[in-house]
Amino acid sequence: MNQVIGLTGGIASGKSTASDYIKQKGYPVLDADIYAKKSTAKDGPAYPGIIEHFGNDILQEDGEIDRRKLGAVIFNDTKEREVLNKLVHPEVRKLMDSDKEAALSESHVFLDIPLLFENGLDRQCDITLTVYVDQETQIERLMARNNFDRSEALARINSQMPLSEKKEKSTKVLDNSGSKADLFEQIDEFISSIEK
Ligand SMILES: CC(C)(COP(=O)(O)OP(=O)(O)OC[C@H]1O[C@@H](n2cnc3c(N)ncnc32)[C@H](O)[C@@H]1O)[C@@H](O)C(=O)NCCC(=O)NCCS
Ligand SMILES: Nc1ncnc2c1ncn2[C@@H]1O[C@H](COP(=O)(O)OP(=O)(O)OP(=O)(O)O)[C@@H](O)[C@H]1O
Repeated sequence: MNQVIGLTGGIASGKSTASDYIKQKGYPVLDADIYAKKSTAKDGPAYPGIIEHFGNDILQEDGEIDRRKLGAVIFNDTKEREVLNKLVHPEVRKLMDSDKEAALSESHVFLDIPLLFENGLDRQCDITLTVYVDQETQIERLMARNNFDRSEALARINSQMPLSEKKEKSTKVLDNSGSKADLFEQIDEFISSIEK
């Protein structure tokens, strides 16, 4: 039997920390953020449409997209975010679907998708797993990791479905408000439950 497990959470809630650990345990993990980076790179399929809409101002000197500049536009403007999503998400889906087919010979495949519930992709998963963190810890970790001020962190958090709602919708929740060791312990328990 193979099972598709959708791993999600809020920005900086700890999805990559969880998925790195799951990878170390030997499971295949497909990461939507990586496919999004491939799609938006200079030689990627979404790149021409992005430049056409957002203009050359969002480019670095080497022609690659300046992610901080594009982020500043789309996380502060819902309409602009929707434009970017329409350009990037179909490309992410294509890349992910083809790798998913290849990985389906494995007993379990994890899909790390930040916008799993927002985009209704939970319907393609047998189990959904949300990495939850309380909002104050989320803000602090996001500010520290990205060198953001509080308002930049809040703009990004508010561009996603509230984490409390993702928690409600999810089959299983990993609480990452404590230490990384705590998180890894919960993952070990989850893995034992799916291996039964
Ligand atoms: C706007 C961009 C250039 C900012 O790049 P940056 O390096 O700062 O962030 P990164 O790509 O590492 O994403 C960090 C996190 O931001 C959140 N996020 C990214 N894009 C979005 C979005 N469109 N809506 C809501 N949250 C988002 C996710 O939680 C993601 O894990 C980049 O995030 C992007 O191209 N986004 C559009 C594609 C997308 O939706 N990716 C998310 C999963 S498919
Ligand atoms: N339990 C923890 N204790 C302390 N710091 C943590 C913990 N879990 C994660 N972090 C740190 O918080 C930050 C966010 O974690 P991570 O990058 O795993 O989140 P993410 O959900 O993948 O983020 P994004 O949505 O931006 O891709 C990182 O700097 C990470 O090292």
